[in-house]
Amino acid sequence: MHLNKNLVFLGMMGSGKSSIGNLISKKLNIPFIDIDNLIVENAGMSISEIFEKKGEDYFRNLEEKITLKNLKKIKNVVSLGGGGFINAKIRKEVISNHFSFWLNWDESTLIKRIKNSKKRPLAFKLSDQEIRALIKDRSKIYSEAEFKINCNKLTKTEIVRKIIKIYECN
Ligand SMILES: Nc1ncnc2c1ncn2[C@@H]1O[C@H](COP(=O)(O)OP(=O)(O)OP(=O)(O)O)[C@@H](O)[C@H]1O
Ligand SMILES: O=C(O)C1=C[C@@H](O)[C@@H](O)[C@H](O)C1
Ligand SMILES: [Mg+2]
Repeated sequence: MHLNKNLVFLGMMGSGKSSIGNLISKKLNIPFIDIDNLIVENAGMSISEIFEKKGEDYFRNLEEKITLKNLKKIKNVVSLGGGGFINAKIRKEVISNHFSFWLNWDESTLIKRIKNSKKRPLAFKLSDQEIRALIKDRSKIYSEAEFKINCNKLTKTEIVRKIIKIYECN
């Protein structure tokens, strides 16, 4: 039964949480919440500016507060920030009360996407090798999600189809 659970998307920067979350929300006609966007709205500055001016700890505290608050809503599509599920409180809430989908990709695809973007302050200062290590460490935690979606070589439409099928069977 779907009851009132949220559909929560998690995974590395560039894994498609925002774009796939948005498409799923339209397809299922369920409201969409992008935590990164709410953080930007709340802080009145971009994520890069928050990291630069206030520091990562400030960002993580705000991320925890905004994420836990929004997970209280019912039946929404929620795209976490890339580090959201690494937070133990957020992870416990997501695993206990919601459907969770890890968008999993080969590291080479993720590195290409992360490198091409200026809006990901965490990745600015990391070498390819450090990003690889981050992906490896985080993947152990992301794997606690209820559903792992292997996205390699799939189009967005195919990924959306896969997710809807899982949702409809659960
Ligand atoms: N299946 C796909 N095939 C090709 N490109 C994709 C696919 N899914 C996502 N992308 C592209 O990858 C990029 C990153 O996607 P998106 O911004 O949705 O990721 P994200 O997980 O929300 O990242 P962040 O954590 O930084 O917010 C976008 O340019 C998006 O169009
Ligand atoms: O992976 C991360 O730690 C991050 C991912 C983005 O979604 C943003 O939440 C921010 O850039 C940090
Ligand atoms: Mg995003």
